[in-house]
Amino acid sequence: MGASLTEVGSRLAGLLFTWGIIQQLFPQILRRRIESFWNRLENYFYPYVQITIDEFSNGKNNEIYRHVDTYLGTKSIHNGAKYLKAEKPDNSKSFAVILDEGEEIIDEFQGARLCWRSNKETIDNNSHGRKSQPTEKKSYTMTFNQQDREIVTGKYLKHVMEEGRAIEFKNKKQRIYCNDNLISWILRVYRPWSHINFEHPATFDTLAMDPRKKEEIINDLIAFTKGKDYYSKVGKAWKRGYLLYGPPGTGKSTMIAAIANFLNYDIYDLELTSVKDNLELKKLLMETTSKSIIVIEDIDCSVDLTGKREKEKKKEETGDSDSDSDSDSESQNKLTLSGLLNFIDGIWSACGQERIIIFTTNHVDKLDPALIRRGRMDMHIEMSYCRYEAFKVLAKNYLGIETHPLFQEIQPLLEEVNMSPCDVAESLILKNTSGGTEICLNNLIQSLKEAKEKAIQDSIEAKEKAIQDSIEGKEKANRDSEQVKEETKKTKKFSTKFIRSCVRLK
Ligand SMILES: Nc1ncnc2c1ncn2[C@@H]1O[C@H](COP(=O)(O)OP(=O)(O)OP(=O)(O)O)[C@@H](O)[C@H]1O
Ligand SMILES: [Mg+2]
Repeated sequence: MGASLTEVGSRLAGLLFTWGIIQQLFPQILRRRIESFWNRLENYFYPYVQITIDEFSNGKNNEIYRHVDTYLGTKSIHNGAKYLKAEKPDNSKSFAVILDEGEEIIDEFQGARLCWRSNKETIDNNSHGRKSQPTEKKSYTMTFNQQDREIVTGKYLKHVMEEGRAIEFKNKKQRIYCNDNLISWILRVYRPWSHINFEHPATFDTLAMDPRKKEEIINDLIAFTKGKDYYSKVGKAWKRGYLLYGPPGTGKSTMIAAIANFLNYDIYDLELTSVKDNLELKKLLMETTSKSIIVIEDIDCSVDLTGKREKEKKKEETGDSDSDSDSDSESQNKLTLSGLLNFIDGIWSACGQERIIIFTTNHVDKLDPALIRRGRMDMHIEMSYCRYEAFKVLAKNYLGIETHPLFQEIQPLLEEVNMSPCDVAESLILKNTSGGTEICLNNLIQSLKEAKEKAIQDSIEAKEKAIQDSIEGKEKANRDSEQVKEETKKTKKFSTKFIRSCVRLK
């Protein structure tokens, strides 16, 4: 027995010795083998992978966490989760439902099954014996079978991000920004844009205009929002320009509100008169976000954008080149047409995607052709006076009617008289408070007849004035030619006298 123990002991010692030698000789290979064996064993009993998404990453809000939060909130409603929380994020139109801490839900994607869990950890902050407020550490853990690793990391996470982003975008409150320097001046910090919530009720349904034109615009907008791949295929920045022109009160500003509401985009109302120079314009552009509309209203009267070109033209005519350097340095410190052109479609304009630029004007003919050429302002939309089709929309909005016997009288009047939708709406809204539909329509007919009468009177007066001007012009021309004749006579007399006196002197 004693011998056998000694034998076993010596054998064990021998084995350990050999093991030591093997480890010395092949340490890495062995370790890998053991590790892989261990992994296989572990995978056999626990074949799952876990991904943790923290609320904060590197001290900043983790964007992925936010999107996961939104995505799971929507999923939880249909997935039978029992413990939920309702929240109202600052920038959201509606409340949001999110998973309560410790709650789990199952999601499925392309055959992969994923278990999500919401976690919260409270950390006591005891530094140097001083006790401060405990901090909360929130996170989500996602557990899935390791055979789905590729689907999850390659597609599922991207899908969650996109869905979350889309839900957030749908629920976000729209904002309208303006480049008012007052707040920056008061706070003594550079804040290029200040904003308030945008709550304009205008929609394409309430916008009175030719229905075919309206449909064309809506289709154009839809094509634009879906055009990400197309724009990248043709190598163009993903943006589109609209020029809205027409007389006052024809709905240009209302159209902007309707577009913003249709697309759920924010509006950046750019006041050019507050922009110091081209550099500031560039900075303002850089501070705008994607999915937004940059608006410049009444572009023809914002700033003198044609000044430089006119000066150059004059210089060419007079042949004066001395002031070249002066004007160049001046233009660098000013807002110029070229600065604005660069703003619209220079290299910088491609920063941020999916943006719409809208100009409005009452005088399209006053604008520099370069500013509104296709490519910069892709679609030119004329907002015209109120015709019958547009009137029907207003009647529906303001009076809630789609037809009425008085429409027959209104229709021909609207085709003859140039009345803006604003004026038509005004007469409908005013009378609506004091009387019924018929009174409103009769009053509109009255206004239209008066406007027609006035238009006839104005055109007679204009014709009379034109005739008067032409008579006066002719009279003046006659007078001028008489004067010329008189002066020629005088000159002739003088020269004959002069020649005679010269001859006498000789
Ligand atoms: N086409 C329209 N459809 C519906 N409402 C309209 C339309 N045009 C004008 N209105 C009404 O008239 C008011 C003035 O319209 P809006 O400010 O859009 O005109 P505008 O063309 O921008 O005028 P301006 O050239 O003076 O800026 C709006 O409050 C709106 O209610
Ligand atoms: Mg306007």
